Amino acid sequence: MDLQRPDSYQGGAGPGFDEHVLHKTILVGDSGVGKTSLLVQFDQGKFIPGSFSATVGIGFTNKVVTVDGMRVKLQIWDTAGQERFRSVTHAYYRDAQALLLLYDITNKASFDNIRAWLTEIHECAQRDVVIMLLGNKADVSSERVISSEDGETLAREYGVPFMETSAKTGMNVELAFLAIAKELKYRAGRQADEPSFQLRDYVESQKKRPSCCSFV
Ligand SMILES: Nc1nc2c(ncn2[C@@H]2O[C@H](COP(=O)(O)OP(=O)(O)OP(=O)(O)O)[C@@H](O)[C@H]2O)c(=O)[nH]1
Repeated sequence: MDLQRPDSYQGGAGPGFDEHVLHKTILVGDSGVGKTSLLVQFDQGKFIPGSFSATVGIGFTNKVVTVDGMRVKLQIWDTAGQERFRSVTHAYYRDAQALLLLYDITNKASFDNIRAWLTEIHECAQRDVVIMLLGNKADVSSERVISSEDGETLAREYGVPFMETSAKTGMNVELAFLAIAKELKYRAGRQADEPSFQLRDYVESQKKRPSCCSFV
């Protein structure tokens, strides 16, 4: 996917969209883990199989979601995972309110690199940025090399919520974005009668687990 024009509008809310109240969310992780596919699944409800076309640069999609009866506007930035674009994508971390950090459960290197990604995030992003770890391609159980438990353990170590997703089947894709939207809405202005919101507890209570093969 070619996303060279950061100022491009790629669908979502339509005319009259108020960009001043957008919550910026960024997708990050190694090349090929499924960032673009995850966003396409969330935005358009589809998965485009076939040859892999690496993202060039960075681009965004606006999306309005309804959380607890309120509209929350997400501006979701899809970054290129390839090393050569890192200096470009780093510049976008600073304004992000949330980061979805992906690895591929069939690719050990992408999981091992999560620590380096978290170091970069902590160096470049806001201190209170919301981070969620996602183990994508959970549908490819025959090629799994990273167990759910490994993902859980790493997420616990860094104190971030975790779930496995599939951009192909849609498993947990909407939940990942809705949970982020719920947290950002909660932070933006808690109503007096609103109970406190714990993102990790919410994710744990809502997420679907792959029906088999959580061990490798
Ligand atoms: N089976 C399966 N394949 C997936 C999934 N997500 C992505 N893919 C495939 O993995 C390949 C890479 O997906 P992309 O979404 O382009 O990966 P990316 O992280 O955006 O890659 P960069 O743009 O280079 O950073 C493509 O061939 C996708 O079809 C998934 O959940 N399940």
